[in-house]
Amino acid sequence: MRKSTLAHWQKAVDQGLPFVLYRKPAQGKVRLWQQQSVALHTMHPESRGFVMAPFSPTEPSYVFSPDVLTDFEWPREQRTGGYDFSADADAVAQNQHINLVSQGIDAIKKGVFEKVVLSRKWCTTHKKDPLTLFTALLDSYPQAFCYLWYHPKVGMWAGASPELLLKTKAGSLQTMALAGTQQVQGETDPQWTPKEIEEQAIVSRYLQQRLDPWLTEMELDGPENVKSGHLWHICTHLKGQYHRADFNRILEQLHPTPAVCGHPKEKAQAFILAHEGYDRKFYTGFFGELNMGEAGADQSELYVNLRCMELRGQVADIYVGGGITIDSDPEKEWDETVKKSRAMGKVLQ
Ligand SMILES: C=C(O[C@H]1C=CC=C(C(=O)O)[C@@H]1O)C(=O)O
Repeated sequence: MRKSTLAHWQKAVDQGLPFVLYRKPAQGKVRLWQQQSVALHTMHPESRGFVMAPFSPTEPSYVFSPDVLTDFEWPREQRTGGYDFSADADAVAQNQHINLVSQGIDAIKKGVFEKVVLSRKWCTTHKKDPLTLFTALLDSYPQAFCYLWYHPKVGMWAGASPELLLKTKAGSLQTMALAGTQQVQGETDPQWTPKEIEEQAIVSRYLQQRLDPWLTEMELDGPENVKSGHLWHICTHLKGQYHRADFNRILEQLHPTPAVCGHPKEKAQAFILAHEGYDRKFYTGFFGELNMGEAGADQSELYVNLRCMELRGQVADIYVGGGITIDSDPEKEWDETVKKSRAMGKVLQ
């Protein structure tokens, strides 16, 4: 069954037209979404389709129109073998990241912001074709939103995001505050440090504050431990009732959250754009279904673009980052990005 499905997907890839393949968290179904022209539609307030939005507020967000949607059953196969922690140990990249994190901590100490999320790009080569890579993501990350996205004028991206940005349906809204990272160690539960607890609490408080004017019946669930591949995170779920007319303003309030940018947002974002020294492109942007209910009715499901890579032929740019607070240790922050990059690198082997 997997063989005939893969043959179908391969035809879509070979057509060279825009497409996205994706599976929502904990589902057994993969959707193939094809656009029948190479038109590049930018997002506007009434857009309906599959959106791909960048981190930078000055870059365009693209929307695929839902020309052809096909759903496929994709039974899960357990992936064997552990994670290979042998690559991505570049001393130059390590020094650069440690310097960047140290600058971030200095800015926090000076009171410029409370938290900033700093990242880097690991450029590696591989021999996998995009579909084999996508199926490795599906099998390795059953609880994540796994995708393979392509537009001939923009490029190809793949990833497995653990983080919901915004889910709306019939007047109800859900989001999550996700932060803090530890590697899974056998069956033991993670023990969080005060730094990690505070790092996640900043995200949770921010979401509550930003959503408070727009939501009624706000409910919080958590914090709880959630697993994504071989990593643990801390997560608080938030939900409430909202007015459909406020959707775009709420999205503006949330993105980018302190889980991927910092707090206060504007100061952290300015620091990132000035100091990271590379273009995040779609990493820490968001993607997913926008206004997909009947006749464009209220039904959206958007995820933060984390644990992702840009595929440029046999080259993969893997994007990784971590939340910096006053208690951060630059060496440990480097190690965290290495753990994240190797988890992604594993699916390329
Ligand atoms: C920015 C990333 O993760 C965010 C989401 C979860 C945990 C994070 C952390 O522990 O720092 C980050 O806030 C990334 O994986 O590139």
